Amino acid sequence: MDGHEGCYGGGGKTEMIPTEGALKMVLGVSERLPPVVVSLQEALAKLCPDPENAAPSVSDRTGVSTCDYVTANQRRAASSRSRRRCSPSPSIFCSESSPSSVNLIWRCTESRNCACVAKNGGEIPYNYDGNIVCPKSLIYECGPLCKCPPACYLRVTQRGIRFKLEIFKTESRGWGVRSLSSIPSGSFICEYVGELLEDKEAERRTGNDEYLFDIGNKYDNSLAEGMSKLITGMEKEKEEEDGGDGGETTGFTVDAAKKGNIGRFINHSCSPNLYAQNVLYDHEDKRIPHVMLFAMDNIPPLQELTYHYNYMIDQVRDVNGNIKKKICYCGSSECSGRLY
Ligand SMILES: C[S@@+](CC[C@H](N)C(=O)[O-])C[C@H]1O[C@@H](n2cnc3c(N)ncnc32)[C@H](O)[C@@H]1O
Repeated sequence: MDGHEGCYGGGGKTEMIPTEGALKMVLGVSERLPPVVVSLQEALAKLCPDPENAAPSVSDRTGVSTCDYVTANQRRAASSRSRRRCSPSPSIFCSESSPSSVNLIWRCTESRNCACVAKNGGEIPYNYDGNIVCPKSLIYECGPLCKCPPACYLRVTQRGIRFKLEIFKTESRGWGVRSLSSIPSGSFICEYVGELLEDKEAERRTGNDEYLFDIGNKYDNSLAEGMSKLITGMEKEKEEEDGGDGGETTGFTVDAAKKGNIGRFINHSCSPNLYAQNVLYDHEDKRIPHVMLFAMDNIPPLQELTYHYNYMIDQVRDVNGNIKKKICYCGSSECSGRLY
């Protein structure tokens, strides 16, 4: 079943959601919602502080989604097989203009010996603006037990969404997401949030797998082809983190079909402007990192936000075990033709 057909009654010509701006999710506000589950419709209504952006009619909102709006992963249990995977960015490199780690440690915390900085190899991967300058297979941010203040340079993704994002109807890919303002390269966009599933549970959802995001697994080697040494280094680093066991460590899957945030509306592109970065801050379990989406480039206002789903071609199967194929409509000149 086609995902967006099933959820939203199919696409058509490009259209704005009725009442332009009505579904703007004021990021930051959304992330400050209490960690309770509300319907996406309710959340959208609550998230419009500007009366001019009042929520659209119920029928309009019903057309957007039937999922519950959550701001953090809803944990179920453990482990899963690959679907989408986190992929390192080919275009963000450690910036020469990034401040020195010594400065950052001094600015980061009251202590010059921040353990979180050490876990990142002695460097803070963000610049003073909170933009990522050095992608890694896994970034450690300061956590609840750290003494540093909320403004610490090593607390970025946990502060929540900063940009005003908008859900809009695309021509051929169902709903998509774009920003109303320009986004600087390296900016944090949002987390991919949903139900945290164990392997068997994720497998049982084969017929409803449009919103599955596999986490904590090794990167797809095909994506690394042609990438810089940085990426090769990252894979090696990841392998070491996995214990050098050939990637047999248990993984998890986030399913945003029934519960999710705005991240569930972000489409795939073969020439993406976002990438998925693993981040840990509130626990130490490397198998279940937060999947945080960051900008790979400077993104102008209203350009659709996309990341590479990194599906493995001919590896996605239906309930009968038959290989599923999905055509990609990203429109990029580098499009591979298929999502999976
Ligand atoms: C996580 S959802 C993204 C949001 C989705 N467009 C919606 O309306 O809810 C993933 C689904 O969106 C559609 N999709 C995303 N990117 C696509 C692309 N480049 N080409 C075709 N379909 C795409 C596929 O149906 C895919 O399974």
